[in-house]
Amino acid sequence: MGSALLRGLARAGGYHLTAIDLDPEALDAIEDAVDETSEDVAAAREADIVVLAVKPDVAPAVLDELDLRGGQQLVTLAAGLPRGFVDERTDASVVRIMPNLAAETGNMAAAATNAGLTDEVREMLDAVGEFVEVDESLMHVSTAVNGSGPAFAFYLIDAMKQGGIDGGLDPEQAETLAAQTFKGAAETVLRDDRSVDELIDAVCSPNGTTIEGMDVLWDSDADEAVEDAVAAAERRSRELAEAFDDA
Ligand SMILES: NC(=O)C1=CN([C@@H]2O[C@H](COP(=O)(O)OP(=O)(O)OC[C@H]3O[C@@H](n4cnc5c(N)ncnc54)[C@H](O)[C@@H]3O)[C@@H](O)[C@H]2O)C=CC1
Ligand SMILES: O=C(O)[C@@H]1CCC=N1
Repeated sequence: MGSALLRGLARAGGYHLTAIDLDPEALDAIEDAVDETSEDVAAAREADIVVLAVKPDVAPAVLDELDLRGGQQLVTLAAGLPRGFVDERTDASVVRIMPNLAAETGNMAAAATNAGLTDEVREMLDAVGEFVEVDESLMHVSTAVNGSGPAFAFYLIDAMKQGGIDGGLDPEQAETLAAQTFKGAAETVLRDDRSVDELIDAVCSPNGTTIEGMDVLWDSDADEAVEDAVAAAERRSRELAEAFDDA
């Protein structure tokens, strides 16, 4: 996730970017996009904004090493890691976010906690996509919807692609048509004032093709399966958070 954010910010421009990782291979892989790389966590003391992008179980050890100053901003994005846990272990001001991998292309959907959110961090999130400001209690569901969500969307795109292959398209054509269709539909939902039901209606010509397909979907449990996937991911985020309860 850290490299996706760095690549997105490099693309946006205007940031001096330092990648810090213990793994030299991870640093080699991001070297082309950043101004500096370092294996030394202490390099974070030079930055205005520090993004803690390690796995939740590694975060406590990294926080012990970081030793940031007041005046620095620490952005934590680990699933389940409570803002308060981080706040108690640093002098920096802390905001918790849930980003996603589309930061890399400037299309990230993110949620950020109201608590600790500054204009500098708002500007950084704006540079790589869209974000919403929420109470921290909503970070579990955000983790499911927009953090894990890209995987769910990839799955749905693949199902659409498979439908195209079944009808005779070659796999590459089917992937282009399916993925571009999801991209265009998402863009429409974001930019058009009409509701999703109205947009579905606009595609369904009377006695046409779309209504035949929509009838199949409306009669299926496809919507429930997606809601269940979101609920399962949300549940797991709560479980991850429990590990920090007594810490
Ligand atoms: N992968 C995703 O789509 C998303 C991930 N996240 C969050 O991002 C965090 C990282 O996840 P991924 O990027 O998937 O994992 P990853 O394993 O790809 O990246 C973690 C990086 O941390 C480095 N690392 C481990 N210990 C370190 C230490 N002590 N000091 C410095 N670097 C260290 C590793 O070498 C690795 O490069 C997790 O907390 C996850 O919940 C949040 C939203 C989306
Ligand atoms: O699967 C995970 O735990 C991370 C958090 C959200 C997306 N990836």
